[in-house]
Amino acid sequence: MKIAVAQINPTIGDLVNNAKKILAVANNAAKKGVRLLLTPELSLCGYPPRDLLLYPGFVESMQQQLEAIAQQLPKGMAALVGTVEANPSATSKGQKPLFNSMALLDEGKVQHIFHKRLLPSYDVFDEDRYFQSGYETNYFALSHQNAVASDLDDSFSEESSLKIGVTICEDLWNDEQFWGKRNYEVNPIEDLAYLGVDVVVNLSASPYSVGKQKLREAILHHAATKYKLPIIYVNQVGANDDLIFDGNSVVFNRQGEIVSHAKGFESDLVIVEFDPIQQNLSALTPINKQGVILDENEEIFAALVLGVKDYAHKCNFSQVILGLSGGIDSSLVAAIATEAMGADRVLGVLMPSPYSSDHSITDAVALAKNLGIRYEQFPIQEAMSAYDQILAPLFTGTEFGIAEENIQSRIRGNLLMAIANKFGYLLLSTGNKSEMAVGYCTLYGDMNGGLAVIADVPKTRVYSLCRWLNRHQEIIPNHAINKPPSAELKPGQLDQDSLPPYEILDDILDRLICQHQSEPEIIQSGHHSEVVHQVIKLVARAEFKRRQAPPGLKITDRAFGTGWRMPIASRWLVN
Ligand SMILES: Nc1ncnc2c1ncn2[C@@H]1O[C@H](COP(=O)(O)OP(=O)(O)OC[C@H]2O[C@@H]([n+]3cccc(C(=O)O)c3)[C@H](O)[C@@H]2O)[C@@H](O)[C@H]1O
Ligand SMILES: Nc1ncnc2c1ncn2[C@@H]1O[C@H](COP(=O)(O)OP(=O)(O)OP(=O)(O)O)[C@@H](O)[C@H]1O
Ligand SMILES: NC(=O)CC[C@H](N)C(=O)O
Repeated sequence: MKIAVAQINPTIGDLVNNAKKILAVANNAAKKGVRLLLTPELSLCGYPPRDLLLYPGFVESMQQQLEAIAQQLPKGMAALVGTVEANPSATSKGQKPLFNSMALLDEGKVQHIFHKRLLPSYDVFDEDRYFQSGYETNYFALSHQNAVASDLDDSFSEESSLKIGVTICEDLWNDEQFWGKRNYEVNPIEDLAYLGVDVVVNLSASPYSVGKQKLREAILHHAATKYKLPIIYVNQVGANDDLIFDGNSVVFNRQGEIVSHAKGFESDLVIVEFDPIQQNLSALTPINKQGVILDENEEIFAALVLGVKDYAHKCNFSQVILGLSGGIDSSLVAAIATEAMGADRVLGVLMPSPYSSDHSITDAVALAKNLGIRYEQFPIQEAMSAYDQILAPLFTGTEFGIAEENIQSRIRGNLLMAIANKFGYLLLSTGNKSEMAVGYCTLYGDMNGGLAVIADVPKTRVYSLCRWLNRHQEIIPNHAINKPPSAELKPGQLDQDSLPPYEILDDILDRLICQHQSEPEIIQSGHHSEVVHQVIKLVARAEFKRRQAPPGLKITDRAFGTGWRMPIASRWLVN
């Protein structure tokens, strides 16, 4: 029996077109004789649909689209399609209104609805807000003719049918042996193994972070070998706002070996076959090497490219704009944007001030030429003088300081938004994670933008990405990489005058933000106490800026985005 993994890229809430995507893949798979099509978690509405789920009309439309898919599936093909189902007990028992579900479609109808059992509500996930946990072990028997779900005792005895256990994403993430603790009361895979299914499918929407695929494959390998069960893991691909879904769907046989691997960061269709004699899965398509990305920089770059591409596409932008300072942050963002949009759809704007170095222009021009993107130059001195004159009645007699310095950044941010607004471009902001953490950025200045492309990329990683980009030829001008970083807001200014060296800063930030270490713990790891105290203070104080920042693409386990919920007016991290 042939089973297809439909690694699709849905747009959140675009039910009609998502349904069309599912049917298009189904028709493709039908040509290869596929009996069962597997789609990712919530494939009909895309993951995460967030508060769209609060609209009853949204849930009703999903029901209609689901039935339409069931009717239009190619003859002889069954499918598992991710959807939601209303919880009939919701009002009476104070339960959550919906189930996160998988619909089994066969013979023109919705045959059965399975409910996700383990609901993640940590980091970026918020499933307890909408969903009730499913109570039942999810499985069905699929014969060459039809699918029979639930109460399967009779069909399970039929030799010719394949017994398939259904799990939805988090359902797989609770093995006591693997984690060294129990994350939830139940273990859906264990329940399925106990029932004697032939194959387990895991239909996921698992967002990307560095190293996540290795973790997923370790979990899958553990489950396959522990229960001697083949597992088909289907992941969503595509970016939705801050979250990037990398695909990388993968199929394990019962020996825990990978038999098939879908592409990373692209839609894909993979077909496997279950052999009833061997009781095992094998691949019809060879293992796709594109799915096996080894280099972390290559992986992060691909993720960010997909993040920009899908954000622009799904928000209907065909062109992007950014300020080019000749520094590495804007250079890296320009390189990502060029790969995502195509060189002719990226506009770089150079806006030198009297404090700008000559190399800020020469490096920015060299970058634009290397990338083949269009660039414009608008010196900002006149605008600065105009600001000075207007503000003179209030500012005269005061000392020149940060407010005056920041005017340059605010003029640039305004000009960029004016151009973006005039031509319908998307403004990309260029702040990195280290700067966003300590507030080394100007609100309503360089923080302006629609998408913060590298907001989750620490500065040390910005360097390694630039060096990786230059591995074959110079794309980011080497001078930009080698010069000391500077905001160039006053003569001779260097980042390192205000901040510790980035290697030190990034280590402290990682301990504080990702590992939740306390001030004494960070000091104990070898950092200077004054530096640690200063950094923590800066991080706490900059919360107001981050709350107003554009959405940033997530690539680490803990990003300043939907998974970071810090109070602004607070006293705990520092007094
Ligand atoms: N809790 C709070 N809630 C709401 N608003 C709050 C606030 N705390 C301060 N504010 C307001 O925000 C202002 C301070 O923020 P803001 O105006 O952004 O400016 P500020 O943080 O004072 O200065 C920006 C810093 O970033 C550096 N910079 C700027 C641009 C680019 C780069 C770079 O290298 O990329 C670095 C620059 O050299 C300077 O050190 C306060 O004066 C106050 O008006
Ligand atoms: N002279 C300039 N011309 C155009 N844009 C600028 C200029 N200076 C700053 N910007 C914009 O503001 C952002 C923040 O710039 P700044 O140079 O202050 O900090 P940075 O973090 O060192 O960034 P970069 O490495 O890109 O220089 C830049 O990435 C760029 O988009
Ligand atoms: N959608 C989900 O259930 C995702 C949760 C899961 N632990 C993951 O990140 O892969």
